[in-house]
Amino acid sequence: MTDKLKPLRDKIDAIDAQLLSLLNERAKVAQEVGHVKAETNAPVFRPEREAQVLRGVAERNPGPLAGTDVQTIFREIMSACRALEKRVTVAYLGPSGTFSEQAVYRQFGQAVDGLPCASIDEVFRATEAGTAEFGVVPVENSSEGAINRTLDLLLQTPLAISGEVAIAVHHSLMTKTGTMDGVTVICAHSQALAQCQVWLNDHYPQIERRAVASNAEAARLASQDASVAAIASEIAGGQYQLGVVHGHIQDDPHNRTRFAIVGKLQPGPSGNDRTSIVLAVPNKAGAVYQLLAPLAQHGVSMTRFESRPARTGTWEYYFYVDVEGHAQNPAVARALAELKSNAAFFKVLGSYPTSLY
Ligand SMILES: C=C(O[C@@H]1C=C(C(=O)O)C=C[C@H]1O)C(=O)O
Repeated sequence: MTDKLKPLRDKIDAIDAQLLSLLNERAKVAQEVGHVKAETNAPVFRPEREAQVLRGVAERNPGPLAGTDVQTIFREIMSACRALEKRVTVAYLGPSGTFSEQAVYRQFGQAVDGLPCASIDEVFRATEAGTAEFGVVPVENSSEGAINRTLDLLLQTPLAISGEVAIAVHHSLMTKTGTMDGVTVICAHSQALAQCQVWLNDHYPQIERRAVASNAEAARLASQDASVAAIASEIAGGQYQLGVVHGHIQDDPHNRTRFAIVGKLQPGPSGNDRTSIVLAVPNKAGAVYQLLAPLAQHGVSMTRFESRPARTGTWEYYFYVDVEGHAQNPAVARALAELKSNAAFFKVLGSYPTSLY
């Protein structure tokens, strides 16, 4: 056994030596890029370029490594190279251990400084004030729909959406002891309680459910009190040394949350982009139908349509619309110009590379 392993491990050692030297060669070039950017005050993080690199490696990947695994590796290589230029600070809905934090690392890699915030409002404020260069906020969940607070804040903010990332949301029921003995209350964020309600009705209909500020907060409470069970990610549970009673308890096995990256940056086209807009129409018959007609006329696909009641009383609803393509794409630009001319309110929230996941 040892005789057979030794030459193979020697081979791996030799390949690792080459990888190490190539990685550092790459890092030095990234440092040079950093110097060029510093001269012109250009932004360090370029999501459109990173999206192109990640799509490129998956397309060219000969295997046997899976394309998504190759992307994860390159995401970290770019994150480390970027950090040599400058470390990026990213605000997110904390505390540590939330799905929002996972979204930060999925988008930026590990070489970032995360800034946990107490609320979605605070994520926007920290990013608007420049305390963080970017903020990561949840936009919609595949089971529960839109995150209304985020939609309302997107309407007002001067920030632009510069990226999106989708995270698989798997919930676990966890306690300090790893059993349900003596548990009198199940704590979680209201969204998580809603996403697990059928399962909870089946398994623990008698136990009180309590909504708390975040799933990570629920995990923290459970770590201090054996009568509290938490619904959270296993990552959050691990941070508080909780034992898993049941895993994957979300009602929809494909439960996902989509997050938006907000910041002052407006990325250029990456070749596979999405544009998010908000608009409102005067309250009259056929207005919504007419509003969207320019998209079809210019061959622009709509990928999302969401409405929110306008609370100003002036218009009935705000419509949040996502379309395929960058706002600099001529067909998209023409469609947007027409939408704008028909709308009582119109705002481009941003154009950004489509999520890889
Ligand atoms: C090196 C650059 O800066 C950053 C790092 C990148 C990388 O390591 O490939 C890509 C884009 C930027 O976020 C660049 O802009 O090319």
